[in-house]
Amino acid sequence: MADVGAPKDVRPGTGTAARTGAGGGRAAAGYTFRTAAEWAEFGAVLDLAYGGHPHSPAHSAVVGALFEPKRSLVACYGGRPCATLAGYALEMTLPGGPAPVAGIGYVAVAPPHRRRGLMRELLRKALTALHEERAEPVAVLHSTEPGIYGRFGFGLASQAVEVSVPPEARAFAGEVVAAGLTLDVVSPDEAHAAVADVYRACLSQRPGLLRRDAAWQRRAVEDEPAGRHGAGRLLCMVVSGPGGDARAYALYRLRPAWERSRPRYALSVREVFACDPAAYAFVWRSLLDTDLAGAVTAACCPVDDPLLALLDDPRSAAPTVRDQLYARAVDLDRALTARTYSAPVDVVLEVRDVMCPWNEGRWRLCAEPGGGAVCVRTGAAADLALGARDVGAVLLGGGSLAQLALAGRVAELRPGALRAASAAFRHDPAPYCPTAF
Ligand SMILES: CC(=O)SCCNC(=O)CCNC(=O)[C@H](O)C(C)(C)COP(=O)(O)OP(=O)(O)OC[C@H]1O[C@@H](n2cnc3c(N)ncnc32)[C@H](O)[C@@H]1OP(=O)(O)O
Repeated sequence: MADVGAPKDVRPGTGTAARTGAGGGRAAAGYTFRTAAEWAEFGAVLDLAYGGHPHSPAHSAVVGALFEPKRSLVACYGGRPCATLAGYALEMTLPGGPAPVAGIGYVAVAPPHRRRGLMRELLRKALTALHEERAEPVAVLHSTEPGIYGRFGFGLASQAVEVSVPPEARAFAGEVVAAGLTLDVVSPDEAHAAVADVYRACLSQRPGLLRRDAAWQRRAVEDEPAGRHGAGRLLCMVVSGPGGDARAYALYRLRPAWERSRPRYALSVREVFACDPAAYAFVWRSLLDTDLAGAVTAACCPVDDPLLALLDDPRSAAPTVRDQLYARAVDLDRALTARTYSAPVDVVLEVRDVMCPWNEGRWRLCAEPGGGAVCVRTGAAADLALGARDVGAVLLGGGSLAQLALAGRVAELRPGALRAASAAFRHDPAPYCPTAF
């Protein structure tokens, strides 16, 4: 796409003349906003925004099939798209069960139009529409850079851990009991039913997991040649039970490498799901025992991945934690009642929310473990004071109010309130969202 040029009322390069983003202002003059027409108009902006890497027709077909134009926005300058935001109607497991959530992706602004408040305005419009339509109570996104979305009230809701198991540290602490389990290695296409069955069986096990229909599963097993980086095609290990039913799968690929004439292929694991501990241990044992493999690396595991408890020497796997999913309450009361709580809670929250001012003020949250929650506006004195970003961080049960308080972001106004609320919001197992959107 040709550069559509920066607006005349903005000094390119400074981003200050009309940067109305700070403090919640509006985007610079000259821009219009509308819902998207088709995926193709996103492609042109994304190509520019990501430095000239146009999507291949195959990748466009996969992500285009997921595209929801009526929920997606473009900003135009001179009638041509220069910024994008894709919206998705998703269903995510929250503590207690599945709930609708609004996915946000492909936020991109063509370089000449950056730092003029376009991203802020797109997000404001998307969140306001969700609020006015009483659509999904929670919005979620994956971010290219961790520093972008906190200012908009998105908190770090789940983390992922990268592990890289070297050949000398493959031993498990105990025996793997694999009675009756069998292993197959096939293409993801051949494993379609097995992957779908196992993932579906695991869906309720962890907050953060997204329901995948056929189009989302195609995204999960996508094998873009451009994404292989010298490795082979995506393979799928499938573990089946005695009755032939799929019990676990692992998506992975191998990149050839040799050291001093010895094979040290890099084995990269995309995701592993298993219906039970035996199948989980068996599929990981099989990955680690793959012939030719050197280090076996999984870049995106749950922070409490059982692999770390299986390995006899987890230190050698050098687990490295990073940010994963960001979440925010669209409507505070609807978001806090869309989940259950791990301990009794009766707390008054004083919430700051510049981006979604309808959430500001004091809210009383009451819940019993596992039961329904009630959240209503109140005039009562606040027990805890926190920002929208901090609410987002604890929505899925991953973030800790106690930790946020130690960081000075959550204030305890009634002694004892913090400990009780922190225990109630936490969830075991930890949230995890490996699905890209
Ligand atoms: C959910 C997703 O899709 S994540 C993908 C995000 N997109 C990308 O990384 C693609 C490349 N980058 C871009 O396209 C753009 O630079 C964007 C989308 C990140 C930002 O768009 P812009 O229109 O320039 O942002 P905007 O002018 O609204 O900035 C709003 C605020 O965010 C800040 N900001 C913008 N980009 C970044 C960044 N990369 N890191 C940290 N802060 C940022 C601005 O400084 C501004 O701060 P303020 O609150 O102090 O005013």
